[in-house]
Amino acid sequence: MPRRAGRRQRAVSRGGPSMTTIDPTPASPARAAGLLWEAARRHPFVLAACVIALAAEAAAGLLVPVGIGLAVDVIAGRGSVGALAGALVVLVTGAVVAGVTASASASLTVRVAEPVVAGLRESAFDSVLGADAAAVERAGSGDVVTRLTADVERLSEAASGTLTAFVSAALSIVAALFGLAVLDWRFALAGLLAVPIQAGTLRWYLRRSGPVYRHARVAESERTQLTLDAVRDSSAIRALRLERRTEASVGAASQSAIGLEAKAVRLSTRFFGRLNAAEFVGLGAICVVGFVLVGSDAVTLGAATTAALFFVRLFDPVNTVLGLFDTMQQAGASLTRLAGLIGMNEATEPARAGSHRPLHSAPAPPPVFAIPNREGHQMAALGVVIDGIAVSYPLRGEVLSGVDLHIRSGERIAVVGASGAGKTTLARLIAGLVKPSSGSIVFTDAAGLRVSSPLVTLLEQRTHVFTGTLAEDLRLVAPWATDEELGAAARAAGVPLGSGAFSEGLASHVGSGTTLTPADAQHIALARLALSRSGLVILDEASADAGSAAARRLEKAMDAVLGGRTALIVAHRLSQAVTADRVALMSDGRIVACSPHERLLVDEPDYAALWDAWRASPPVR
Ligand SMILES: Nc1ncnc2c1ncn2[C@@H]1O[C@H](COP(=O)(O)OP(=O)(O)OP(=O)(O)O)[C@@H](O)[C@H]1O
Repeated sequence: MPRRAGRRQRAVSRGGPSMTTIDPTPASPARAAGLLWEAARRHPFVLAACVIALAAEAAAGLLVPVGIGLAVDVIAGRGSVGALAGALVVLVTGAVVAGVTASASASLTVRVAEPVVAGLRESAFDSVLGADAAAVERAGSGDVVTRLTADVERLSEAASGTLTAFVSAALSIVAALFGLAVLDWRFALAGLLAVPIQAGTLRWYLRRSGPVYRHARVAESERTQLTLDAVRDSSAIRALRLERRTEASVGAASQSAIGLEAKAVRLSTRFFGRLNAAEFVGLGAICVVGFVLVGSDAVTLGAATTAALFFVRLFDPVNTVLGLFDTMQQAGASLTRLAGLIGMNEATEPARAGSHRPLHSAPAPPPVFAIPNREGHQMAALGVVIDGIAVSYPLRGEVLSGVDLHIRSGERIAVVGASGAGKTTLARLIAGLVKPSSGSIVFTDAAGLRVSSPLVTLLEQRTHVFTGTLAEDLRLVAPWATDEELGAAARAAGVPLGSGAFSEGLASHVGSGTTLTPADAQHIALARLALSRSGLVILDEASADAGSAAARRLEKAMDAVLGGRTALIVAHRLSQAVTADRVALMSDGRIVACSPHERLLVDEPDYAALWDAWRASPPVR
């Protein structure tokens, strides 16, 4: 029976408006196979040991039919007990060696397959983390989650089971064909009668199954996306009484996924049924040839028995190889989807090359939180040299143009300007989240030397708090930190340990399901900043959510944790501009002036007007 097998200049200059091309469509089969091979060949020794064990298993497997054939001849010819014992020794030796090598090859395959699949999942995950957030949203978080979970699982199952079964089957086919031909060429010819039926069946199946599996994966992704959306927006759904409609759309997506899965099962059942038919045709032909050859004394009864058993051994792996196409189709669909995710950032590379003026290397965006270690705990304030930067958004066009800004190491710059002037874009550009269409950014150390891997931290208005205890959240940035060090950082950042949402101190639960205020979340983000050795901090309205007293607490905490680091502060609250070393005034995507507050008040009427308006506004300061 057929078996179902189981930075930057090296500074930075980043590529430009090509971000629109990010689209994690599945990669081509060739690209996906290349990725798989690249990952697998990192384990050459285990891979070679695995192939050797499989070859030994195939060769040993032949001894069993040979032993049975010998036994048949001994019995038919009324031979001696000693001859029968010899035949049984051959049989038992074959069975034992085949069993031992099969178990060795299975465990070696897992040792190759699991790290390979884990490596692919990590590359895909890195790619998602490194991608522009808007691009991930466009791709659909449900789709991304399905690729990182269900597709990886499918791949993992197929890689551990399929690899062993496939190579084992291929080697067994070679061994059994060789054995048949050695017995008598007519046996080999009779066995080949099954081949046209198998080839036709495979062609029929491959044409139909690929699209069905691909559509099934897409339907699964849609169901995941709708479910995630429904959970995330549950309060809005309840408030608008959309429960029925939401249930109906999740149900419809689920039905569509179930229908496609059922179609896939029907297809594979028919596939295996046709393979069984081919098996009966081939085995029947071997029996007829055996009958004729034994009758004409061309071969012994034992040899005909061995030939029939060789054929079963031949047919079984052939069915396995063909049957594996079923698993391989599914795994292949999953692999191309995962490879598409891995390639989602690479998709921007061709557009980056040559499309702008002197863009140097293309660095990965810096981590939002710098993770220090004990040795590197000393943070070094960074300088930034921005020259002739322009930034465009898809469908919007250029929003920054000709921006020059030189920030000295340890300097504090406040960025001010009317709404839409480009302040956030500038902040996100320096943080590596937005790519320039031209110009360059160079990061330097205190001595003015280029820094290739700058540690930059961006704190935005919407601060993410990871679910868990406060200590766990802070240790994401500083895994080395003792409870005392975490406590000191939290207190410096104004986290009210022992009261309110933090009544349990570092053991307080934070993140989803808790009642943290936006200001609480911002204090936690500042504590993470205190623990990081980031040399450049970008604050984009980090205190804008807070009321007046809370805003003052945040500003005090911010001063405490910034220390001697370089800081760029997008300041809607002009009190932040007064304490900055210099104020960059932006208008229509350009920096029109950059001087200390007092000087700007005198030189720039627009800034003086902003300042007067802010001072005259009601005191939510
Ligand atoms: N993702 C985007 N896609 C298209 N246009 C965008 C995007 N983000 C910002 N813009 C546009 O770019 C321009 C600059 O926006 P930006 O947010 O940088 O300005 P800002 O000075 O920070 O404004 P605000 O003070 O209102 O936050 C605006 O016209 C804005 O509409």
